[in-house]
Amino acid sequence: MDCVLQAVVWVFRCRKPNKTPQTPKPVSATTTTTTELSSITDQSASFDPNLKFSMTKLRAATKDFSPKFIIGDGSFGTVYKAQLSNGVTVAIKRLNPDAFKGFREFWAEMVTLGMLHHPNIVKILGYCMTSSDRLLIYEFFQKGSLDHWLHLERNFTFIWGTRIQIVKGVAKGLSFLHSLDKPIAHQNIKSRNVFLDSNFQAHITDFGVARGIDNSTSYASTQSADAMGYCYMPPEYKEGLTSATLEADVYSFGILMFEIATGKRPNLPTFLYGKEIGIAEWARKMLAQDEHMQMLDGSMRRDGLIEAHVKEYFEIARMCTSEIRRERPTMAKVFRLLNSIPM
Ligand SMILES: Nc1ncnc2c1ncn2[C@@H]1O[C@H](COP(=O)(O)OP(=O)(O)OP(=O)(O)O)[C@@H](O)[C@H]1O
Repeated sequence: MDCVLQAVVWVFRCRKPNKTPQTPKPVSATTTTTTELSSITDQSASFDPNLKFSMTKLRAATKDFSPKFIIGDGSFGTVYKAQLSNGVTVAIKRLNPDAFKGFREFWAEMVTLGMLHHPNIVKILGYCMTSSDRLLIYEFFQKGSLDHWLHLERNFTFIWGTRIQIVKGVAKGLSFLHSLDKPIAHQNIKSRNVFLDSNFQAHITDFGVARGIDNSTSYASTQSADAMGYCYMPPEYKEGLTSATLEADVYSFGILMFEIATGKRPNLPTFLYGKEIGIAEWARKMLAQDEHMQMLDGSMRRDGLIEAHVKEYFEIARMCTSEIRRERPTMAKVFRLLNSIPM
């Protein structure tokens, strides 16, 4: 059976309601060619037994993909908000049909996310494919991305407790991915890939470059470091490592922890004594001088904040961003350590 057919059979198996998957088995999206993917036409499936999708229904819900319904743009497609006829609101990612990367990521996202069920991982509800269109349908998050709330929302700042809640949610989701029988490296942890629900609970999204990790070697043979934001990328990738590893996710998570507590954008330069440095180096230097309280987001309220908790938080982030890959803690350990910090 060729790999495309295998994948389709597998995806349809996964559609059985209430079936809890044992181990995700993402098919090799990297070896599936554009031509193979283009040859799959007119299919749709729902991963939720209560929802049915078809291209006709989704076209109707978005008034034929009218720009009025666009809520965002990503590197491989446009995202629409739509209300289905049963009242459920969904986000529809419509892939750019010209982009090879789009086809590959469509496949990877569908097979990986379609079988993961965890409260801190975005739910994919289904997909639709025709000869000219590829659509992925997700649960809709009213609050959108963490990046938006940290950096773009004027007159808003998270309190410490909410920051801790978000960090714990991401840690729990990542720890789940890493502890599967065949662990999954997300490969693109960043604030844009964390969505927030109405209670500010975190949900990890964007599995387009996620990879299954071979337990015997502890890495996958391919990765897409180019998709990972440079500032979230561990030093070993910058030095040329080309394997996907769980430790790379831990590093990106550590950068995300710094971003959440400091409110600094990791992609913008940080200055220390007039010198421009990256956020990880800045944090290491500040922590070495015991300046953890000065690192906190200046716009955050300080009442009730306990210094020991702040110190512990930054210590965990520092361990995650160790330059030495093997010295980084596992996500399971990170989650345990974070649990000693109250929200
Ligand atoms: N499920 C969703 N609920 C609410 N908003 C969403 C949802 N999915 C996407 N969006 C919106 O669409 C935007 C684009 O999402 P998308 O995942 O395509 O790209 P991205 O992750 O922001 O960028 P890139 O793909 O380049 O990493 C998001 O920033 C968000 O504002």
